[in-house]
Amino acid sequence: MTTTQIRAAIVGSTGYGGVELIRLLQSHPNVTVTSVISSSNAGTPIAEGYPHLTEIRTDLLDGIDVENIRSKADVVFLATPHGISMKLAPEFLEAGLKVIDLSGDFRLKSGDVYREWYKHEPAEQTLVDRAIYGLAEVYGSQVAGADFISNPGCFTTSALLGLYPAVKAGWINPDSIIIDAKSGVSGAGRGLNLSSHYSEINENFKAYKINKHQHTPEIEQVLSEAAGRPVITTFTTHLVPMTRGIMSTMYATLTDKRTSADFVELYRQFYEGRKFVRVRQVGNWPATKEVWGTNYCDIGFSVDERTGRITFISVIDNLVKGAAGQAIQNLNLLMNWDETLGLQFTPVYP
Ligand SMILES: NC(=O)C1=CN([C@@H]2O[C@H](COP(=O)(O)OP(=O)(O)OC[C@H]3O[C@@H](n4cnc5c(N)ncnc54)[C@H](OP(=O)(O)O)[C@@H]3O)[C@@H](O)[C@H]2O)C=CC1
Ligand SMILES: CC(=O)N[C@@H](CCC(=O)OP(=O)(O)O)C(=O)O
Repeated sequence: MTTTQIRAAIVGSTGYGGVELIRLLQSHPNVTVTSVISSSNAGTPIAEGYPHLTEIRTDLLDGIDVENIRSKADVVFLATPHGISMKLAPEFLEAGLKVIDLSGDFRLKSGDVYREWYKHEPAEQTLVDRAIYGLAEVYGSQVAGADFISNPGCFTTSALLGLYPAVKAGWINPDSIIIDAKSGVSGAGRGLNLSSHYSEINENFKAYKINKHQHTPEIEQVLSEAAGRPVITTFTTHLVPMTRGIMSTMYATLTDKRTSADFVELYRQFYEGRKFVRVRQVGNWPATKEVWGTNYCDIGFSVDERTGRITFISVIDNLVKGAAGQAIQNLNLLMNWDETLGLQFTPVYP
């Protein structure tokens, strides 16, 4: 393990993912944020849009000037929308910076699949091939030494950490999987839209993008790798009137007679030594508040002997394990540092 100090720049620092990167990196022992970047508010203090950062970041927002950023930073986080990251990543890579992208632009290995689900032209295939998919507890060994990481989607992280070991072990029928996921409103970013408008979401609970969510093919891509054959799933997302958190409730048919305790044992072995996945005892169900503000993913199980099915519950904080936290975990892995550096928080409770 090295203890090199590195300098980080954050593009999209005025969005929720970017501002969460700022919060988390502030207590990272090996990283200094040297540039916070905005495409629309360069030259103004970030605290103008986020008064809670007054006295924490007194510098002005930089514009997107690759030469300037190269002189200030070694790694750049792209907390930018789909379609934008694919334009920025090549320039930063060309300039010799390491790039960690939080968007969906480089997650899907097939350009045709990206076009179908994102309704957008895909990034250049050579770049997509170069990006390492950073689902840290599954593909972490590929991240070490890489220079370009594609951070997984938030729903995807919660669903895959909950399902991957069971599919890999052949303990559930991958064709039977149903994923029912719920997210807090910050998952939609800081921009305003009707569905996240207070009076539309307060005291309301609604499903959206049914059978059309862009994380569906990302989940299927990884489950297919785990199963060793193509897998398709049913995935439904819901918006919940809370700020942070994702809960994925997932159902599948068992391939053999097994107990909840067997699954606890399988998962504890699979995630051994990985501090951010906490496998619960039988009968102990995780809730979103129990991971709030942290990089944890908590997973619980219940086998139903009556139906021959299992229910999985997996919870994360969408802005931490689902975005900024996992991006920093990937930086730690990339640098061969302890993966928990700068990420050791106790959940805020209650
Ligand atoms: N919110 C979440 O829970 C998660 C988000 N993500 C992904 O992370 C990325 C950021 O999401 P989030 O922070 O929520 O989104 P926000 O909408 O809150 O922020 C996005 C930021 O991107 C910047 N931006 C917009 N257009 C451009 C452009 N043309 N060039 C450069 N920067 C631009 C904007 O800042 P400015 O105008 O100042 O440049 C804006 O603040 C997205 O790809 C999102 O899908 C992934 C997982 C979870
Ligand atoms: C609540 C909400 O709207 N969530 C967003 C998640 C967006 C996101 O983070 O998407 P990427 O990870 O693919 O970038 C959605 O469902 O589209």
